[in-house]
Amino acid sequence: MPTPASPQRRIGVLLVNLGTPDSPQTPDVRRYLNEFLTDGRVIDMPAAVRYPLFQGLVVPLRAPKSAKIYQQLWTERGSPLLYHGLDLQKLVQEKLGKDYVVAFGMRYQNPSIEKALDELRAAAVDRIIVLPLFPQYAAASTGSVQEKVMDIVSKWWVVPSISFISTFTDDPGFIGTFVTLGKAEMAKREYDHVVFSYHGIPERHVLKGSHNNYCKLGTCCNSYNKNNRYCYRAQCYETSRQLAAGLGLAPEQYTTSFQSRLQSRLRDPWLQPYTDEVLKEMPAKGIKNVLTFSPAFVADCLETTIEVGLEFKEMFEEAGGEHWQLVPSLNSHPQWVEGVVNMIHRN
Ligand SMILES: C=CC1=C(C)c2cc3[nH]c(cc4nc(cc5[nH]c(cc1n2)c(C)c5CCC(=O)O)C(CCC(=O)O)=C4C)c(C)c3C=C
Ligand SMILES: [Fe+2]
Ligand SMILES: [Fe+2]
Repeated sequence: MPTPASPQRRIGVLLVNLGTPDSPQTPDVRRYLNEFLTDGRVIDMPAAVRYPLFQGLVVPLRAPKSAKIYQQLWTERGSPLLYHGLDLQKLVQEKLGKDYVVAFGMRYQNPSIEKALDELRAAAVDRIIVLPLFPQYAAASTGSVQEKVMDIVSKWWVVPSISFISTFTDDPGFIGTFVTLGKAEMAKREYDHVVFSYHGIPERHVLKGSHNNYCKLGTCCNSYNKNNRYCYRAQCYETSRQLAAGLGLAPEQYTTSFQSRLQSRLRDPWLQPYTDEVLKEMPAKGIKNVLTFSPAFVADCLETTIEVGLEFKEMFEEAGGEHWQLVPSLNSHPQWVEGVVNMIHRN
């Protein structure tokens, strides 16, 4: 008797980024910040303190200010983090072909991870590969996406095989695309120095995630090894080293620093050095032309376009600097699309 043909197997791919408000108006920004800043992986305080402090005090004060910044960022296509994600989803789907179903979701607000996972469930995928779009693992970003996905899928009657790509700090497609984009800028003019500015996190988060207390926030992060594979600080330094190698930079030609700290550093130290402090000291040392990368992000967003591209530029020029240039993010660059496809194939 002939054996029945095996059903066609399809693999689901879930791309996830952090999230952005539905519009740049204060009520939508408030809703976004309320969801974001009550996540226990972002604000690691007991829920009994976190909710009243952030929903009751911090978010109401912050939302109108953030809304003004989002209004500067907003485009005809909406928030860049969202439309770059949707463009990436479309192009990765085209490259992977009909054996794959590619969905895109946001950890906070829309399109939600629930909706994206429902699309994969409706397509009856055999297994799911989750790629949080954060090159360096942090409990507050990658970890939060993983927790949310597991929460949702654990309630399904049939739970498919699931795998997570937890870090791609040294991935050749990720590094290679930033090198291509950086070289294009370096071909246009001469730079005195390069700054790799990463999203900061509280030092406490790094220490909490350290395997066997390996990390002392010192030279331990200068090599990337089996003891610190998920150490956010060690991963950032590794990304910088790989980018520097690709760009042909000697150690004294670049600086790794951290931006976007939320709370007062007196109460709660974040990873250092802080980019705003580093850049203000540069002109007095003769560093007047700076090329800067934001390699904690694979899509342009508030933190790249506004904070690095506009606010840091103003600070640098006020301090006597002449030229501050942000390298655009990977967005939906063909080399990056290829890099994502390769990561999926390797999984
Ligand atoms: C690179 C990954 C990210 C990590 C790690 C991260 C940690 C982290 N962030 C905050 C607070 C804020 N971040 C904000 C914006 C923002 N953060 C990331 C990514 C990471 N955050 C992205 C991609 C964005 C931009 C979103 C966009 O819509 O463009 C904001 C909101 C903006 C503002 O009001 O300033 C806050 C707040 C904390 C506290 C934290 C780790 C503990
Ligand atoms: Fe953030
Ligand atoms: Fe370390």
